[in-house]
Amino acid sequence: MAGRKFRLALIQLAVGASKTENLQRAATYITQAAKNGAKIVALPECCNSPYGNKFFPEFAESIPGESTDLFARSAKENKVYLIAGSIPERADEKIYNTCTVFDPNGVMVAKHRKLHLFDINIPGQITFEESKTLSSGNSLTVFDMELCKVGLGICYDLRFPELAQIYAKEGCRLIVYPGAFNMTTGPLHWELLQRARALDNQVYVATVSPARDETASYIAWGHSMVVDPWGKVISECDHKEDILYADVDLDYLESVREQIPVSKQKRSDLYKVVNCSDQ
Ligand SMILES: NC(=O)CC(=O)C(=O)O
Repeated sequence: MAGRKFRLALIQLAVGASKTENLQRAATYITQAAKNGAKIVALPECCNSPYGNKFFPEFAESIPGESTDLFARSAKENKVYLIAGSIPERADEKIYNTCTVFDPNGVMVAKHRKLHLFDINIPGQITFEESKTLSSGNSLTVFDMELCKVGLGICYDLRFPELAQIYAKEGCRLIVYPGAFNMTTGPLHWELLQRARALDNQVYVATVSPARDETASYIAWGHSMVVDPWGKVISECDHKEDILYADVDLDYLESVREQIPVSKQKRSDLYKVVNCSDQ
């Protein structure tokens, strides 16, 4: 692909009860995405394990471990950047919801632990407390591909606009959120939040969900998508297993920023979003 463009592939994986099978399916799809020209491939939140408090301790593993070894091999064999969704990670006698990233040499270049735990209570619809089994991460995560800096969040992290603002301020042109919204919040919030993050920050935003499994204890919304810096959905799938492609065009992003130069017009004399680690 010519110029400042590259192809992104999102794998909306059908995740089941067998870790081995989940990993093998992921590897097959990564190869397919690379054959179709993807330079960066992303997997969903909980790509090796069903999503749920009863599964996290059972499927948790250390990093490096079985899953990340396969991700590293897959990235290297297919010469892609791989945003490896997330897996339950066991470390320091805790469990984290962790996304690892591998470069085309199979080297791990980033590790993001979900910052905001999904603890919600919508009476009669959904109650979920990730904090029953998971601990939260404590740092923001950015990595550099040749053409573009990329910021990472996991699922509920999408609801916190400051994170995306800081990533944009640090030069990210693409923010990727492996995520698994549900049948209560998904229909209204999933697309709306992504479009808001993309438009506010004039960046590309991609979200990658597992495919919907109606028999699961937590039913994912699906609808993985890519939104451009104008706030437009440029690629979307429904709820079934699928690979989704989108071309990220950095010249287009710059043209949007020139037309509506909000980042230069911010009133930082009146308000400011700061990354606490910089203070
Ligand atoms: N599962 C999540 O982390 C988030 C979610 O489903 C929501 O915010 O809604």
